[in-house]
Formats: sequence, C-alpha cells, structure tokens
Amino acid sequence: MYLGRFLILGKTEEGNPFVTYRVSSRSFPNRVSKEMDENTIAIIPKDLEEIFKNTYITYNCVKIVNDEKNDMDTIVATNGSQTDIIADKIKLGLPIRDALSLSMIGMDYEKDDYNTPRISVVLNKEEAYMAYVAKDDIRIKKVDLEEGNAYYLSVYEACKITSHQKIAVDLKTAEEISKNIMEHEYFENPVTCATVMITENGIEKSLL
Ligand SMILES: NC(=O)c1ncn([C@@H]2O[C@H](COP(=O)(O)O)[C@@H](O)[C@H]2O)c1NC=O
Repeated sequence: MYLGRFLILGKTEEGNPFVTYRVSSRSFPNRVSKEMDENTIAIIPKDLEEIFKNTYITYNCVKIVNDEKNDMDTIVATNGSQTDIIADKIKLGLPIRDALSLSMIGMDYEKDDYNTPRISVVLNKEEAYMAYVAKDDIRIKKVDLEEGNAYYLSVYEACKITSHQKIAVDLKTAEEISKNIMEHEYFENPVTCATVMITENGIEKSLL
C-alpha cells in the first residue's frame, strides 16, 4: 500500500520513546536523510537541481530542542518545513499544543496536485503529540504512549490519529527500528528514514 510519507511514534518495551520518519516517494525517490548538526536532520535530493522543481521535497524533518534548565530534549519530526516553525515556538516557551496549533494552521496543507497533508509529531520524556492538517480536516492530539506499541500517521490512506492505527514494537534500538521500517514489505516506495529515540544515556539516532 502506498502511504506516502509517514511518522511512527511509540515506546520500546524498555520504555524508550521514539519517533521514526519515513520518506516514501513515487515522484522524487532520489533523496537522502542527512544529519546537518547535532539537533537537525534534513531530507535532501541527491541532485540539488530538484530543489527548484518542487518546494515540498527539501526540508528539515527533525529538530531537537534542548531545554538545559529542565534537562529535557524535545523532538519535533514532520514531513515539511513546519519542523522549524514548531521547534522555534517550543524554544520560545510555548506549550507544545499551542506551538503545533499555530504552526499547522499557519502553514496549512501543501498546495500541490494532491493537496498533500502536513503531518507532525512532538515528543519528550514527559509527553507526546501528533498532528495533521489536510484540505478538509485538522487535528492536534496529545497521545499516551504505551510500552511496546506505536501509532502511525501518514499523508495518504492513514492520515488519522486513532488507536486503530497502532502497531506492536518488539525492537530495541533506533537502528533496528529504522532498518525494519525501511525494509518492511507492506510500506511501498521506500526512499530514506530517520529514527530518534530518547534513552537514559541521551538521544540515539539512526539514519538510513
Ligand atoms: N515531504 C516530502 O518528502 C514530500 N515528497 C513529495 N511530496 C509532495 O507529494 C507529492 C506527491 O509525491 P509522491 O508521488 O512521491 O507521493 C509531490 O508532488 C510533492 O508535492 C512531499 N510532501 C509531503 O509529504
């Protein structure tokens, strides 16, 4: 099934929260995820001229906001340039719900041939939120993560936040999760993916 881009948000059986962003693409498959700095992961076309063919295919898909005062990292993961807007608002001190609401309604769905929705996730050791904005729908939802389970949210076919979109997770590391999601036969047109996990020893990342 072609879900397009999707996010997976969950907790390992050991209780480590994580998010995975997977790029699936029919139109622009020649892209990679790249760590730009310690707190930023970007999706970039291999041929940089493609950047000018479509404004929606190049963006930071992950930003980590460090709150040193409260010793907390907050991870923002999305399918577009809303990543930076959401992260900036969280950095300014807005509650996550407000940062997501303002950014998602401000950026809106993509004005492409498919009216592609924007999907976003925000996660730290205390709370987790999922959000989407489509042409005829918008939702921001705080979700309770359970050990050994994850929610998924995609641009096509599964653009919903519901307990029906839940999968079991029996993998331990960010690397195992990225590998499984890239190689999963059910998810068509794999291009690249990035997993970011919060562990007792800090942030663990895996880019494929
Ligand atoms: N975020 C992305 O990586 C991304 N890749 C493609 N799109 C948009 O979705 C349209 C359909 O792309 P595709 O045929 O690869 O599913 C593209 O024309 C583009 O407007 C994207 N925008 C949203 O998902």
